[in-house]
Amino acid sequence: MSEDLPRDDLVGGTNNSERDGKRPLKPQYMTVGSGSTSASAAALMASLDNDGVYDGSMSNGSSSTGSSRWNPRLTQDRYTPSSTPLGEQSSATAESERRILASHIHQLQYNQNRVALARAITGAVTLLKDLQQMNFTWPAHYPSISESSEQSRPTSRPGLAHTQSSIGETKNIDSDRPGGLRRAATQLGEIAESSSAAHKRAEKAAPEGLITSKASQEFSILKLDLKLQGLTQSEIAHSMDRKAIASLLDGRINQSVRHLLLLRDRIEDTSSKVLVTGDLNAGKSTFCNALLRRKVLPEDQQPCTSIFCEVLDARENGGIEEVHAVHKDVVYNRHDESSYDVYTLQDLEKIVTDNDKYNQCKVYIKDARSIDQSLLNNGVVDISLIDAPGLNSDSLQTTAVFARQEEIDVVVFVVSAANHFTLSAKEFIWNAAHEKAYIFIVVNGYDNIRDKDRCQRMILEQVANLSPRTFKESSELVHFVSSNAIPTPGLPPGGPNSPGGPGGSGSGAHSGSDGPSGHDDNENKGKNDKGKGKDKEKLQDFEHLETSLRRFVLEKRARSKLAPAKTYLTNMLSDLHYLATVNRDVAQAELDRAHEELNEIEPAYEQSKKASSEATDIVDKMIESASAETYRHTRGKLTTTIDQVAEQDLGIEYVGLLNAFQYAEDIKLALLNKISEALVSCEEDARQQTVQNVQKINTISKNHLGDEFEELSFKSDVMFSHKKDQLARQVDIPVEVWDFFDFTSLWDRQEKIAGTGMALTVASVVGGRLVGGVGWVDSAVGIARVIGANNLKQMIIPGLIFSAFLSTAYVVYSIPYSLPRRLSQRISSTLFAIDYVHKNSYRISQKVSIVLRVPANNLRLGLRHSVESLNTRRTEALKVKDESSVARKYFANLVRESNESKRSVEAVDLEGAAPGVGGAYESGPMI
Ligand SMILES: Nc1nc2c(ncn2[C@@H]2O[C@H](COP(=O)(O)OP(=O)(O)OP(=O)(O)O)[C@@H](O)[C@H]2O)c(=O)[nH]1
Repeated sequence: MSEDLPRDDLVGGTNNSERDGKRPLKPQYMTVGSGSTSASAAALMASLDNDGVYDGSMSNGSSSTGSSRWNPRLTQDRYTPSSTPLGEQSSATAESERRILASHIHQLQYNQNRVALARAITGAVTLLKDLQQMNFTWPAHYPSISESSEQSRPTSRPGLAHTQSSIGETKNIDSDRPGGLRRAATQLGEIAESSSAAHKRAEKAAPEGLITSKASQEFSILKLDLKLQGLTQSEIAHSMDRKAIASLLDGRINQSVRHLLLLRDRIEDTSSKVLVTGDLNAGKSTFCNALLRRKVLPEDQQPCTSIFCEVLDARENGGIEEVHAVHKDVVYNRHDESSYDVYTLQDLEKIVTDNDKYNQCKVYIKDARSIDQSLLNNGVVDISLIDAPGLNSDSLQTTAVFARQEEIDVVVFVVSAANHFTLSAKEFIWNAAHEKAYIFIVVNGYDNIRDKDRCQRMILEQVANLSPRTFKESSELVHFVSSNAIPTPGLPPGGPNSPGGPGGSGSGAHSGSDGPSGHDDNENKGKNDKGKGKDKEKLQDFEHLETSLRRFVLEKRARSKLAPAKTYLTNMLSDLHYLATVNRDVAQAELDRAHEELNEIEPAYEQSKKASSEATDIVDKMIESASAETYRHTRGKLTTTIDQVAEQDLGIEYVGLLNAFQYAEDIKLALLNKISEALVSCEEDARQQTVQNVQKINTISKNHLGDEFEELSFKSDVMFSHKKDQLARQVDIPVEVWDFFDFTSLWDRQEKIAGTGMALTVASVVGGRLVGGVGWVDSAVGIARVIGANNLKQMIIPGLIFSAFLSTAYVVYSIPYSLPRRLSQRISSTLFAIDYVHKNSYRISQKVSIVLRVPANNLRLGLRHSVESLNTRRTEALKVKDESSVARKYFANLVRESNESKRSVEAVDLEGAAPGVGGAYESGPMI
């Protein structure tokens, strides 16, 4: 089909094929009648009407007046005849059909692209929201920009266009926009380094995630505004923690989602808005009126337009001409009268020039010109014309003009031929050019210029600097006109709907009731032929402008409306793809690191656990055995000492019976001292043993803990402390008389010598013999037999007295031998009664155990700490492993999905012309 139809201007009213004498191939359907619209064309139009494509846009005014909404059926393929028999139709009818058909195809193509982009936007929003979720659980790494990019950032016009359109954002992004290719891996703050040094550092930093060697690539949409005075981006990125950057990214994602949704709304809005802007008094209102061929908007030499006036086709308002002045801070809804006040067209001047109640108004007017000529009533799409306040009227209004950029499809910039581009004009075009590669420039007031060639040259030079693409197509996009030379009939005094009102003037220069100039038409009346010729020239220039503008608006609508979405999506998906690639790699690196770390930690952890329990066991056993050994040793030594203490040389001299008691006391103390000494000696042994064991534990600790080991100070001398007379106080046994008589030992001796237990009996019989010693008893028995019984009876009493004397003498004599034994026995039984040996053995062994537990506990704590720290590292590594594994999968998917999505967006061809629709600027990309 596209090959069948010539690529000429089919909408703008100029049939190049005819002009060239070639006959275009006709579609294969019959056309009947010779009216302005053929029946088949009408049928086609009707079907299109049903589809809602040309909703409210047809010339017969019978179409629906509702807002144009997208109908899914539009994208369905349907039969379109490839050629049409010529029949007997007039060339005018054929031309009309061809135009309509071309429009139809154009519209279909437009709708296909629009649906593809809307779907891509929905997909991109889902991707962004998923990324937001992931960014929440796994803070995304953000590659910071390279130094070279900062350095090379252009101070002039950026190379990469973007479509972030709110004013604040526009400015930020503009100033941050990268200039071109950057040297990879050269980070901020490293400008003085050699590139290899910089590269090494960047590579080293890469695993940390914030800076990667791929940082040469730039973000355009998801760029974070990391700016702090005196700090480079890289420094800021390093100084901020990953979570802070992730939260900045989260904010940026939110902005992007919002912008994408706005773009979707915009592409789904089938109408097109044309913003007419320019400097104060440049003739914007006059130009709009000239386009409408009606003096609708107020013109004045004084600055007059203070609010936005949107001129729409009255069919969108039920065919009624009126003004809806929209209340400030209210969203306009035609069906909600509380959102606006209704005025007549005559009131417009008052509303526009002086008001603080409204900031925009909707002007519904009828345009009765044919669809070939009218811009509003063009037969293809609903167009509205927005007359904006002068850019330099005040800063607030300029901001407002910027803010409206998002809903604008085409910008017509009116510049005064006399004043050229002012600063505010340049600033506006500069910024608008990011989103709209082409700007339609109207150089107005050309009639005022004497040296027209010079004016053209100068203006075009400025355009070349401001918008090179527009300059390239300047024959189509830059027009030198005199808007006031176009006849614009004034409003009828009786109101907009009264007879003699709008319409009917056509395109003739002098057909309007007001003459060629809307203001002082009388001045022009009666001018000579030369003057008339000039007016005709002006009109032709203006008609040429109109043709170009129609073409620009209608044919390039696809670009102007869809290109921002396509550009934004492409940039956003590129950013997403880049971010996903970086994060996939970072996640992979983290995963590898976690694996490596786990491979290292796991055996160390197990080893540490084993070593810890082994060392603890060894030390516990050591303490147990040291304690037991101490107990055994102490008990043995004390028992022996107590048992044998009487046998020792106590060093106390016996000085006689008179001092026997003192002697006994001294002996007692000496005995106790000996026992105490033995105890102290046991303690000393225990101390020595403890010192050795502490050293052993410290050696084990050092071996296990290495540098972590902190030796505790150990003061062995404070282990045991006693009061000297402690035992004497404990064993308080008073010396008794019986302590001096050691009957037990006497008895023992007798038994030893005579082998009988009758020692005392013998002593009583032969008392005298006792003096001589125990051996004498036997002799005495023998003597008794010799002497006879009677003699013995007489000797008994004196004998007994003598024996007693001898016994006493013997006892007194044996005190130094018997007293220590007797006292030691008593001490021993007292000590036994108080469980002295066990208690002290236990005390000393416990002390050993307690003292040894201090370094043992130190070792245990150190081991536990080292096991725990390994375990913490292990748990952390496991967590990182799990999280980065999930992140890697997610980002790998995102890499794929963003790439696929980007490719499908790139495949949306906004450049190619629809079949049969020619255009002047097909060659270059839109943005
Ligand atoms: N000589 C000449 N005068 C013009 C032309 N176009 C507009 N004017 C005059 O310039 C003055 C300003 O025109 P407007 O259309 O009100 O200008 P504007 O840009 O809409 O003004 P504001 O909305 O207030 O910024 C009026 O007196 C117009 O008659 C032109 O092409 N040639």
